[in-house]
Amino acid sequence: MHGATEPADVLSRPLPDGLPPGARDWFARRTYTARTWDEERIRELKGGTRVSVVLPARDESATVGEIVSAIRGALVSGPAPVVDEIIVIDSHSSDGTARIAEKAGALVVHQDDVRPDLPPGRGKGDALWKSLAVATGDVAVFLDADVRDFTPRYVTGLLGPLLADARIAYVKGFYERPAARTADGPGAGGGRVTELVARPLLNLLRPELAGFVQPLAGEAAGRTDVLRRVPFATGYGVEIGLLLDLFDLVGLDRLAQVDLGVRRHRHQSLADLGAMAAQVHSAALRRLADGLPGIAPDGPDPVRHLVQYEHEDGAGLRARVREVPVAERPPHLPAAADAAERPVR
Ligand SMILES: O=c1ccn([C@@H]2O[C@H](COP(=O)(O)OP(=O)(O)O)[C@@H](O)[C@H]2O)c(=O)[nH]1
Ligand SMILES: O=C(O)[C@@H](COP(=O)(O)O)O[C@H]1O[C@H](CO)[C@@H](O)[C@H](O)[C@H]1O
Repeated sequence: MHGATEPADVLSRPLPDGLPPGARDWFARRTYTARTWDEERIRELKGGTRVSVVLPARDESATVGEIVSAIRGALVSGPAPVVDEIIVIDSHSSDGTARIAEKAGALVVHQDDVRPDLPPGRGKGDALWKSLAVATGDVAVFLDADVRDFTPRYVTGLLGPLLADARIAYVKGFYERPAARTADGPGAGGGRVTELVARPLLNLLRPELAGFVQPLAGEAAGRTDVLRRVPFATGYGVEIGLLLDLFDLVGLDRLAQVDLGVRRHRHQSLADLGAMAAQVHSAALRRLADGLPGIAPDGPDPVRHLVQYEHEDGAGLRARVREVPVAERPPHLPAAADAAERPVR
């Protein structure tokens, strides 16, 4: 049994030689497993820390109710709750997500009802940014609402490193990601944008972050006073944007990752992931290749155009242009006075 902040042996064999500088030591020092912290241990570590669980949800009626109920049943009920509030940001759903989440016991807030003084936003990142204007916790746990066979261990696993080590500011989950119908076999195939876009980009342009097993994981937890000091890409670029900005703000040693086991979720089409990939590229390149033509924002709601092609049965080749929003929300708070802590790079 590992100690509260002792790294876990999650690899089936030692790390390979030749990992980018810093990534190897970081992996060994800051990789944990959810098994280290059961609910009882989390309750002991929690003390007076308030915990907000946040689920951005767009048309998740099939799964959101079960997820909220599972969290409430295991981590909210009882004399010493682990979770103090469950917030579902209804992200323009049209399938009854809000009603189902509310019935399951979540506080449901519509994305456009938060900061109505600002131009309306769209996308997952906008929903997460707005959650920080609603959440009252010292720690926010971000969870996707499309996960099948959800377990409350995702929450306790993400909280473990944060509650066990005050130095840790942000924790990302990782897991096996078996995708439906893939030739790669069990435990593989999921995370197409991760494997084809995010991981190559990080290894090329920010190799210190090569130790993150799932850099785009939607399951993550962070201290809200830190999360409020970085911008949020409003679409699917939010995860890679947060990882890069938090790395710059607090440094690698204050980031961690935790093995959550296995994750199954609804898979989008390849064309939809093409738009997602465009947003991941936009958020990453704005941070890593500033000044690249076409990357800097232009106007309050910048959009890029993605031309995609498909063969229509019997009708030949069809081209379509998809609008890809690449807007960002600014930090809720100015950079902390302790910004001097930022690592010299
Ligand atoms: O505009 C959006 C797009 C996505 N989501 C939510 O963000 C999470 C991850 O999105 P999705 O499942 O589409 O991404 P994937 O897991 O396929 O990468 C899910 O809970 C979605 O409901 C959202 O709140 N608003
Ligand atoms: O990891 C990925 O490649 C994408 C798509 O996953 P799949 O190919 O559908 O398993 O999913 C992640 O990326 C999104 C963008 O960062 C996140 O918002 C999702 O939470 C995450 O599941």
